[in-house]
Parts: sequence; C-alpha cells; structure tokens
Amino acid sequence: MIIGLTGNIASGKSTISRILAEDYDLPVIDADVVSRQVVEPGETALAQIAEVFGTDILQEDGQLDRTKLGKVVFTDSAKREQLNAIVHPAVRERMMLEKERLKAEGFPTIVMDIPLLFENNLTYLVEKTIVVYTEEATQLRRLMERNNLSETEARQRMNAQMPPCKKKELADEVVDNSGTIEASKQQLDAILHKWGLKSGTR
Ligand SMILES: CC(C)(COP(=O)(O)OP(=O)(O)OC[C@H]1O[C@@H](n2cnc3c(N)ncnc32)[C@H](O)[C@@H]1O)[C@@H](O)C(=O)NCCC(=O)NCCS
Ligand SMILES: Nc1ncnc2c1ncn2[C@@H]1O[C@H](COP(=O)(O)OP(=O)(O)OP(=O)(O)O)[C@@H](O)[C@H]1O
Repeated sequence: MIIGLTGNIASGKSTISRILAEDYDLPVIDADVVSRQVVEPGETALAQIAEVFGTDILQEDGQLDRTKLGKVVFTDSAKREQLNAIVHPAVRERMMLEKERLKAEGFPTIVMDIPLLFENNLTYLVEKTIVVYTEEATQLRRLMERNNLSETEARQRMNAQMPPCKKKELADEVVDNSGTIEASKQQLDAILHKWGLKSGTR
C-alpha cells in the first residue's frame, strides 16, 4: 500500500513520519527532503532559481539561502508560483523514481510525506491518505517557535496552503496532533491496525 501523509505547515507530519519509520519500520519518502536535494549546488533547479531570483539568493558557499528565499516567496504568491514551477517537477520526478526503487526492493508498504499533496493534485501517486491536523492556535504557536517567525510571518506561510479543515474533508484518515505525541501515536496505531499494519512489521 502507498500511504500519502500530508497536512499543513507545522502540523506534525515529520513527527508522524518519524513514528511510521521508527515504530512501524516503514520506508518514508519525504518531499521536503527531496526538495532540498534537487536544489543542491550543481542541480539544474538551483541554476534556474538563481536566474529568476538573482544570485543574491545564494549563500557565499553556493548553497541556496533558504531563509532569504522563504521570506520572498511567502510574501509574494506570484514569486512562489515561479519557484514552484522550477522545483515541483524535479521533486515529483525524484519521488516517483524513489517509490519505484522501493517497490522493486520488495517493500509492500511505502509512506510518501507530501505537504502539498492536495494543493498539487498528487493523490494519484498514493492509495490511502492520512492528514495530520493541528488546531490553528497550536499550529501557529509551534510554527512561530520552530521557525522563529513573527505572528504575521507565520500566518502568511499558513495562508499559502489549502485550509486545514478542507484537507480533513479530503482525507481517508485524520490524526489530530493538537495534543501530546502519545495521543497522536494512539490514533495512528488505530488507523494502521484498521489497514492491517502492525507496529514492528512491514
Ligand atoms: C521556500 C523554501 C526555500 C523555504 O525553505 P525552508 O527550509 O524554510 O522550509 P521547508 O522547505 O522545510 O518547508 C517547510 C514547509 O513549508 C511549506 N511550504 C514549502 N514550500 C511551500 C510552497 N511552495 N507552498 C506552500 N507551502 C510551502 C510546507 O508545509 C513545508 O513542509 C522551500 O520551502 C522551498 O524551496 N519551497 C518550494 C518547494 C516546495 O513546495 N516544497 C514543499 C513540498 S515539495
Ligand atoms: N504533539 C506535539 N506536541 C508538541 N510539539 C509538537 C507535537 N507535534 C509536533 N510538535 C512540534 O511542532 C513543530 C512542527 O512539527 P513537525 O516539524 O513534525 O511538523 P511538519 O508538519 O513536519 O512541519 P513542516 O511541514 O512545516 O516541515 C516541531 O517543532 C515539533 O517538534
């Protein structure tokens, strides 16, 4: 089974995907990790970003300055779309290759952690979806703390995505991560049990 894990910014996807990898021994393909790989120095996408956003967007060592680019694209939706048009095709291609590689290796269950699964109509890549949801005030607080953002900056990032309540409607299953990690683990366990997957087994 190919499980699509999604949810809004700072909802707890990485926290849940870590549990899926560690407790359930499942392979996870993480779109955020892949989106970093495709902009490493030497990659075509990085050269394209420098062309569109200027070489100021690079650090002295040639790496992408993610903090700087984040400030640009989360305050300007046209610029965000320009970035998406460069990065998303490369991410999609690499994720599909990785999925095929894991399937060929014999993994019957694979998790694809894709923040923009619904926004980018990528549900054809997966068979079941789990949405990680966190109540708005908690999501905002966790995002401000994790990324060291002001409330305005954090809200701009949250507004760049489909509203969480809409994602919940589109989900096969929802993990409400507004409480403790232990409470989320229990919800996840019930979902996986329903799907016939047990902790510690593939
Ligand atoms: C703007 C960038 C440089 C900021 O980097 P940074 O290290 O601060 O954030 P990171 O990549 O870890 O993303 C954190 C979260 O932001 C949200 N997010 C990122 N990009 C986008 C986007 N284009 N639209 C909406 N939300 C986004 C996602 O929830 C993601 O999980 C980076 O997010 C990026 O290159 N984004 C474009 C690629 C993309 O869409 N990535 C997300 C899934 S493929
Ligand atoms: N149940 C929880 N209780 C307290 N803190 C939590 C909980 N779940 C996640 N966090 C914290 O909230 C922040 C966001 O969680 P996480 O990084 O897992 O979200 P994410 O959805 O992967 O974010 P993004 O997509 O933006 O990268 C992190 O700092 C994490 O440690």
